[in-house]
Amino acid sequence: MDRLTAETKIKELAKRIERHNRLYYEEDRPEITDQEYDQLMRELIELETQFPELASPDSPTQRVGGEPLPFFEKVVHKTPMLSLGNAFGEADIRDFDRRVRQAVGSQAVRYVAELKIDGLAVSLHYENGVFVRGATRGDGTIGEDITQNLKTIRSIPLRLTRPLTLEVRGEAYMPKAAFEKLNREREERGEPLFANPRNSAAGSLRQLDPKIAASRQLDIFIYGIGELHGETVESHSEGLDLLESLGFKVNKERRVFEDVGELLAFIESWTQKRPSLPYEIDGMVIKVDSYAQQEELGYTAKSPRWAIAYKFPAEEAITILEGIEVSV
Ligand SMILES: NC(=O)c1cc2c(=O)c3cc(F)ccc3oc2nc1N
Repeated sequence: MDRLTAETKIKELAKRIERHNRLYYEEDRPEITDQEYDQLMRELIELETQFPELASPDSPTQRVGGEPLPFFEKVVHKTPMLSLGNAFGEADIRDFDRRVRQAVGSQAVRYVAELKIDGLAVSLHYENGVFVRGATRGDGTIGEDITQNLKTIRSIPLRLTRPLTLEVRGEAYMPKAAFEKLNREREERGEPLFANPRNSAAGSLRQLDPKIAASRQLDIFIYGIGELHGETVESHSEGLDLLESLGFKVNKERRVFEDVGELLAFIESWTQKRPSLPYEIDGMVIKVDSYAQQEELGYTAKSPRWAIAYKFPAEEAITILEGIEVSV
């Protein structure tokens, strides 16, 4: 086959496969069988192998994972991925609010409250709109390059809607239903079970063979910007809206507050609604919205002073032991 025909065939195959991906993953109404789908994918992989210069970085073949890696390369985070300070109750939230207001003086303060997804923190780096590298948080400065595994997460765009160079952070996670299904399959195979969705997401993304990550329905919510070039935003909420417009999946349950009382009511409401979510959360994250105020507040050695994680109380588990009622 000549190069020009190959180029046309590759474009046509990629378009067909992307349509079948949408029908299968987003609309849950596949039009072809898995075998027919696999055949299309094999054809595209074959053509890209014959004409590697025609394989685009956002080709659907990038989603299925290549050969297992011998080890993970190290990645240095240009902007450290820090950890959040914790709050365990209303008093801690009010202390946080007091410290913020002391630091920013008489300026009005706006907070963004987000669900705290219980997964694995990752960093995603894009050059001119193309996903080029993904890494774990690691120790905050040095993480592991898990790009091949992250490419198998369908909600991670391989190409953004605009050719921006940026680095974003998010929480990769395994939905509750996928976790339960995975453990049922492992139980049938007599394999050890995962303790919780967080461990199964972390375990899946730390596999050297990307086909394992590809087989686990992992997902991600992007929650922040590390580096941004070619665009300026003044606040965290504006940043999240920009990320959504670029094609990232950002959690919709975020809200902006001026009043701490309303913020506390929002936190209380999610303490109640938490079991109804299709993914696990272990708390809420509260952030000062204005980037200028975040700058003023700065950082401690390991955490931002402009954000705090409210941790939900450990789930009440009432068990009856020989008629004695205990709560653990
Ligand atoms: N698990 C989460 O859903 C989540 C986690 C973080 C962080 O770990 C985090 C760490 C920082 F140093 C700064 C902001 C952050 O924002 C965050 N926002 C979130 N929504």
